[in-house]
Amino acid sequence: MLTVDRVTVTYDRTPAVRDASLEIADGEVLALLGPSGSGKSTLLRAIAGLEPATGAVRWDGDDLAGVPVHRRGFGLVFQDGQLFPHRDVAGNIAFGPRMQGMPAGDRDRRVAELLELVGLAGYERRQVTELSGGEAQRVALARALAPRPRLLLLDEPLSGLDAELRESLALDLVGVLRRAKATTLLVTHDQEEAFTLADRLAVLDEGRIRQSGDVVDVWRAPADERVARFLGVTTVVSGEVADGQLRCAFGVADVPWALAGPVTVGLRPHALRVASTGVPGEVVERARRRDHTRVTVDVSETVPDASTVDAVATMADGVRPGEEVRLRLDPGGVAIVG
Ligand SMILES: Nc1ncnc2c1ncn2[C@@H]1O[C@H](COP(=O)(O)OP(=O)(O)OP(=O)(O)O)[C@@H](O)[C@H]1O
Repeated sequence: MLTVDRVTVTYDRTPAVRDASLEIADGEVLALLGPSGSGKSTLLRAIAGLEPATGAVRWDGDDLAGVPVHRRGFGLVFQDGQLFPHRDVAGNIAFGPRMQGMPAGDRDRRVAELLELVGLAGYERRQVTELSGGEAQRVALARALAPRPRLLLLDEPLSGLDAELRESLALDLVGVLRRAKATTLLVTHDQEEAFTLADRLAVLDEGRIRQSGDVVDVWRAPADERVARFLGVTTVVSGEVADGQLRCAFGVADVPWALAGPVTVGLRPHALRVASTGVPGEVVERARRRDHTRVTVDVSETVPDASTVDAVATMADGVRPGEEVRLRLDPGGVAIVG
């Protein structure tokens, strides 16, 4: 188990990470999520031993303060893979096991096993300079896993890839991490990637961990409005929960997980859907997305504490600016903030 205990990293007297504490249980994937510049990479680097820090990084209770990077037993993957260009694919993956003194025959078997795991069976003799971006990242992952690290540290491993490849590789990565039973810290600024890959989330903002917990719990109940907005909430209104039901200006939704009482309601765009019944408003803007239409709707006449809101329509709805629509509350996009 990894324990990060009140870690602070300071550059030129300015703390980039402040008092960060977190734990990752064996076999668990934790996503460290936060906006650009929030300190994610810095914290990952401090855990790896690449950055001087105060506080403690422990593995199974042992303080790693005096342990250099290559003796921590951690595997690292960065955004651009950083493969050894003068070695072929097998040479890259076999590097760690070779350093560990694994005999050649066992190394070959380990390389083949890992290539199979990342979906590149038979790629041993390929030059890394001839690989596509997605293939190179798979090789980087295989190389990091080859010495059987006790912790895998992934720093934005998919962000150099185009959107479609990212999505498919994220799904593959879920399977790879599960099969390898890899304890993993994943740094990302992409909430979808975090939700796809992680068991738990830690949200970092301005160097501080604002919230950590089970992915679904954080999604449903962000700690404050800032975390909520970072996690996709675009509309905030007041509401009341009673008997597992939320009542707000946009209607009623089942929230069996929420505590009763007055609440701040966070709505993601898909919490408000264009439908035949619901709160009326006028479409101000429309933007087509891959599988839905995003609309901005002026509801100022019906909802006093919201002027315009983001909502979604299906492509088939064919809504246009100036049109009158109705918005129905969808519990799937509702968060209770705070
Ligand atoms: N080597 C360094 N020297 C001085 N300041 C640094 C150094 N590395 C990072 N910083 C600063 O520390 C802060 C956190 O940077 P960091 O790279 O950890 O953020 P991040 O959340 O990983 O961002 P991104 O998603 O953009 O990579 C930033 O303000 C950055 O400018």
